[in-house]
Parts: sequence; structure tokens; C-alpha cells
Amino acid sequence: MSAVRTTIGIFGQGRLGAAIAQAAAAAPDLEVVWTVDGPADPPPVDVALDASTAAAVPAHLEWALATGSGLVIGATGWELPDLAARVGDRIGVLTAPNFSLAVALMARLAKVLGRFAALDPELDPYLLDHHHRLKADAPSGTARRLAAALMEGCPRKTETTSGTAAPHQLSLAVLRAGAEFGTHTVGLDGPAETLTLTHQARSRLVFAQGALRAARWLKGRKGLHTFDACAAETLDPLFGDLS
Ligand SMILES: NC(=O)C1=CN([C@@H]2O[C@H](COP(=O)(O)OP(=O)(O)OC[C@H]3O[C@@H](n4cnc5c(N)ncnc54)[C@H](O)[C@@H]3O)[C@@H](O)[C@H]2O)C=CC1
Ligand SMILES: O=C(O)C1=N[C@H](C(=O)O)C[C@H](O)C1
Repeated sequence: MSAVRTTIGIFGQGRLGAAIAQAAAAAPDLEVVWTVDGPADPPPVDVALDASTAAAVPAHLEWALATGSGLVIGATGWELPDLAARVGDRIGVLTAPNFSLAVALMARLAKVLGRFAALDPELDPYLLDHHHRLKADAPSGTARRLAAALMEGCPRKTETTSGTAAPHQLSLAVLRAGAEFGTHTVGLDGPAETLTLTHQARSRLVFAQGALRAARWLKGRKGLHTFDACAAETLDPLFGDLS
């Protein structure tokens, strides 16, 4: 008797969506029931993955609520302030500006870097975001997540700027050029030393595999979740006994 497979749908068949479809086709526990690359009303699935565009995310949330499907939102650049209230415990929704486990680790470390910068006003935390020339949003969803982590750790920084940074501003530089899959650096710059931490994606496979990890994790769950919660199962044990 064969095991029950998780049914998957994929919104968006561009760079990310195609990579997810390719990875899912090779996963014996998953069944890709549909992929769509434009407005559509597909049938319910266990979990749909949104790899489309910011503008399409609200309609995909409406679809998920109407069909009772789980939804993993990988698209970036959208804002839905009432998302938690709308989701409630009706369905499961997971938001993920970056599907890389290493980036989830980086976000944790960014918070610690922020805390370190908070000890000394001469230490400036900063962020760099480099992506391919076709990326629609800037800063990236990942850069926004990392900026939030740095600012949580360093409360004197309350907003980002791409220009000259006032003391309360976090300097965030965006580069859109070439074919870069996604490179982010968090750094500290002080009078006598610097510290940097860089993540560079070498393939979209890392995002595709993370998207499938998120779908498996979300199946059977209700409520609003983040990829950080999914990653915590792997990352939490790494933070024991750091002395
Ligand atoms: N969370 C993560 O780890 C990652 C997130 N992304 C994000 O994923 C999104 C897609 O990125 P790419 O694949 O590079 O863009 P892309 O432009 O290559 O693909 C987007 C696709 O969505 C399709 N689309 C547009 N409206 C749609 C709708 N209503 N329903 C279904 N499909 C629709 C377009 O036809 C296009 O093929 C972006 O927001 C990007 O920032 C990208 C890579 C990794
Ligand atoms: O559009 C992309 O390509 C990527 N987008 C995500 C983001 O906005 O952070 C994640 C990754 O960096 C690639």
C-alpha cells in the first residue's frame, strides 16, 4: 500500500516557481496537482506555494481561505496588515521571504550583531542586498527581515535609509545588477574594526528545497506562521551551550 502523498499547487512558474516544480517532481512524498502562471481558480490542495508576484498575493490568500488550502507565501514585496486576523485558525499560512535555512540562521545572528552594536554607538550596523537585474522589489524581502532583526537587537536604530544615515537610521544598500541569485551581507563598522556575515545563494535549488520543507511543515497546521518557526526545529539545538 503506498503512503498518502501531500498534494501541492504552485502559483507562479517563473524563476522560483519552476525551480520548486522541478524539486517537487523528484520528491516521492509530494504530488504536484497543478501549477498556474496567471490569474486562475485551481482546486484545493493540502498546501499551495505562492511563487508569483506581490500584486497577486491577496487573491491567493482569498483563494486559500475559500478552498481551505494551506498557503506558503514565498513571494515578496507585499503588505497585508490584517493577515493574522484574516487567517485566524481557519487555515495554515506560512510566510517566507527567504526559504534558505542558512538565511534563517543569519537572521538569528543578525539580532546578536545588533545587540553587540547596541553596546557602542560608534559601531554602525549595516546591510547590503544584491540581486539579479530582473528582481521587482527593493529592498528584498530578506533584507527587510534582516533589517528588522538588526533593529530588534539595536533599539537606537528605528528605520532604514539608503542615504546618509542619521544616528537612528540603519544604512541599507541595494544593488540590482547581473544574474545574482541573492546575496545579503549584515555588517558592523566601527572606528577600529569591522565584522561581516554574508550569505550568497549559488542556485535557486536552495530556495526550492526550503519551499518544500515549509510545505511539509505546514501540512496539518492552522494559523499564521513564519519560516523562522519551521527552521527553529533545526536551528534551536545549535544554540545550546555556547559558552
Ligand atoms: N522566499 C524565497 O526564498 C524567494 C522568494 N522569491 C520571490 O518570489 C517571487 C517570484 O520570483 P521570480 O520567480 O524570480 O519571479 P518571476 O517574475 O520569474 O516569476 C513570477 C511569475 O508569477 C507569474 N504570475 C503573475 N501573476 C500571477 C498570478 N496572479 N497567479 C500566478 N502566477 C502569476 C508570472 O507570470 C511569472 O511567471 C518574487 O516575489 C521573489 O522576490 C524569489 C526567490 C526566493
Ligand atoms: O527575487 C529573488 O530572486 C529573491 N527574492 C527573495 C527576497 O526578496 O529576499 C529571496 C532571495 O534573495 C531571492
